[in-house]
Amino acid sequence: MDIKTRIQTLTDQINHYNDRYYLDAVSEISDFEFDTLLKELEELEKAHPEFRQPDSPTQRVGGSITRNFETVRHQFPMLSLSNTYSEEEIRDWDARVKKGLEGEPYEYICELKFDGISLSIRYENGILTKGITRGDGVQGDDITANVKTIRSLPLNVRKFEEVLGENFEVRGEGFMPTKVFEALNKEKEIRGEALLANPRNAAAGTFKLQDSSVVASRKLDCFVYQFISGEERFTTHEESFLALQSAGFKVSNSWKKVSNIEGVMSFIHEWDEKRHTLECATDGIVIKVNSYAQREKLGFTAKSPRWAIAYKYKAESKSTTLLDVTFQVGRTGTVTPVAELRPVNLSMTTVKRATLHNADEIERLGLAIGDEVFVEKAGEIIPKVTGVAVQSLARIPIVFPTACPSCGTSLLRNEGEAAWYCPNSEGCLPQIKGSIEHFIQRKALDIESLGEGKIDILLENGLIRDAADLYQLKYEDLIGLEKVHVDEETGKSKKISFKEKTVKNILEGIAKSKEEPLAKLLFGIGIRFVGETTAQKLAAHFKSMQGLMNANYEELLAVPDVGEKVAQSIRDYFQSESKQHFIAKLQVAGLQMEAVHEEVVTEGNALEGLSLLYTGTFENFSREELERKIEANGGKLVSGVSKKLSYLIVGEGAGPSKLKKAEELGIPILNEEQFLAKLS
Ligand SMILES: NC(=O)c1ccc[n+]([C@@H]2O[C@H](COP(=O)([O-])OP(=O)(O)OC[C@H]3O[C@@H](n4cnc5c(N)ncnc54)[C@H](O)[C@@H]3O)[C@@H](O)[C@H]2O)c1
Ligand SMILES: [Zn+2]
Repeated sequence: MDIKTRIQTLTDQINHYNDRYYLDAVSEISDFEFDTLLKELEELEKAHPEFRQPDSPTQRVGGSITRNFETVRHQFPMLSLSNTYSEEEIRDWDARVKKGLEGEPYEYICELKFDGISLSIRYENGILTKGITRGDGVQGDDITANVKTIRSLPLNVRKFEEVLGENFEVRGEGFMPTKVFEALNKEKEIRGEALLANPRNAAAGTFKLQDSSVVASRKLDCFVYQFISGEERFTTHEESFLALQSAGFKVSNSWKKVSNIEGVMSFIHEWDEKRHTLECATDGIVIKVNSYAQREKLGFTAKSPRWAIAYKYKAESKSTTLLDVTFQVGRTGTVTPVAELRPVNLSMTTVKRATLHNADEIERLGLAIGDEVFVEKAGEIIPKVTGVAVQSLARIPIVFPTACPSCGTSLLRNEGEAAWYCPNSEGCLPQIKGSIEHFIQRKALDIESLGEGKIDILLENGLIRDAADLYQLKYEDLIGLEKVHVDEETGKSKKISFKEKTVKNILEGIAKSKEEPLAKLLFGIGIRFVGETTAQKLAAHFKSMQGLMNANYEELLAVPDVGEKVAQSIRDYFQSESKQHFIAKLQVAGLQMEAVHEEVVTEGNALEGLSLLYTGTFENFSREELERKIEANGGKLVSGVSKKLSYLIVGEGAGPSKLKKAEELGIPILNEEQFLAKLS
């Protein structure tokens, strides 16, 4: 590949990962892999500035504003930090600081690098008035209501006016405490929902929720690491920290002043292990020049200050013995291999199991039982096997089962998919259990009173075979049932018994769930590939269970978001006799088979027959509003640029690859104004 193409490819790739990370709070690759790509791009651009793309991620802060909130301009730009994983490069940076300061003596403040999202918090007349995300560095989302749920942030600091002044801004890292994160994931596991990858992504997602009462329940917190004001209040970072601390701001007391690079190095080593005992996830340390006057001298690059740098710790990796591989059956029948490991201490926790994902992954890693393998914590939380350290002399090949480990049915694999699955969805216990847990989760029929192992009791006592049976349960069936539940991770046991109050709650929860709207029911019945959003679109489009059941393949494809794979899966589901029977039972039980109110109100037919795609952000609409607008006017949203696309709607910060492809195919482009004109 020539250099110009490589630069283009890297630019597109990194912009894509940035979008996923900042807009959807998802990390598709590890931070280390991401930082390696970014570094490669930086170096290529340095050697060949003429090939630098206009949307290069090396030139701007990675995030963006969402338009789900009011946009606020920052008083002072919010930048990123340059980073490195190498101590050598920290020394190089120190040499640059020294040179930049032309022989003046200098000091550093070392701090931990907390892993959450950056917040700008404004005080006016000593009162907390605004909380804003970093956004694109120039403007961010106004999430004041959510920021105010942070208990450790003082709402009123008028008393400290003499020290801090009336109007100022503090910056800090908003985070989800590790304990809260773990509890949240435990809850998700019980409900059979997808787990959150790490506390950072969980915090990023939570800060952007619209309902601040939910945000409050997540107990977010914030470490403050910067004071900014239009006036000159302090001459060093240290002074500002002491003032912030005495005014009641939560400054982590892990910070330390050091007088040279050796002090920095010992700070790095000191915290390598110790940081895992903290309440907040960390991914490195930040080193900052202490004197404000010297900071000014050193200045900034396009996206970060020259007077600070982050040293990032590589994920800790250890070797241990692969004792065995067991196979678990999930809700949809997928069989997942799990590595059973000799217990090993990683980032302050004991790891004994790690998912191996699928048969291909085992092959890719070249594993066999008895081998010494490397284990690492992805995002510092979820353990993963990354390779073989030493092959055992007596290694036993891992044999992927050909029959379901739970029910014995022969396993199948769909073409083009990595996973093997058990097709016996009606008779295979983990699948039955998984699909009932899926059905009762909050995003589906929301029967909270059935959580925490209660489904097990109902199954073991032969009271239910599927979720529809829940609606036949009576008081007499339940009262007096009990079971000792052992937590697999901790080994702790807990007795669950169905006393009068429990039974009442369960029956009430089940009765109430009958009122849940069609969209949640469609999600809850567990059609493969139909997630929450697709279920909503299906409900809005077909308006009834019957309508959806009658829809043929082409009609399904006409629904926004529904591609060939999803359409086929819906057809398969409703063609199964047992599923038809299941739906009939739900109908008899009185669940919502019709959409109560139309989710998309038709506004006109100006876009009838057109397929549209948008890219970028818009003045007048959030992403959701734009999608609704398109549907309400008869248009169809598609997911990629192809010859069939009628128009590409282009907003600010549009993706260059989509634009380029549209140009190549001669697809007409609409800007926001032209799109609005089309509607009227
Ligand atoms: N895995 C992925 O797909 C993916 C995608 C995009 C970005 N990322 C990761 O995010 C990084 C870029 O994010 P970024 O621009 O926010 O940079 P960053 O998170 O590496 O560093 C800057 C941020 O550090 C935070 N911070 C924490 N403690 C601090 C302290 N004591 N003092 C000052 N700041 C502190 C601040 O919020 C600041 O904005 C990348 O280097 C990469 O590691 C990963
Ligand atoms: Zn099975």
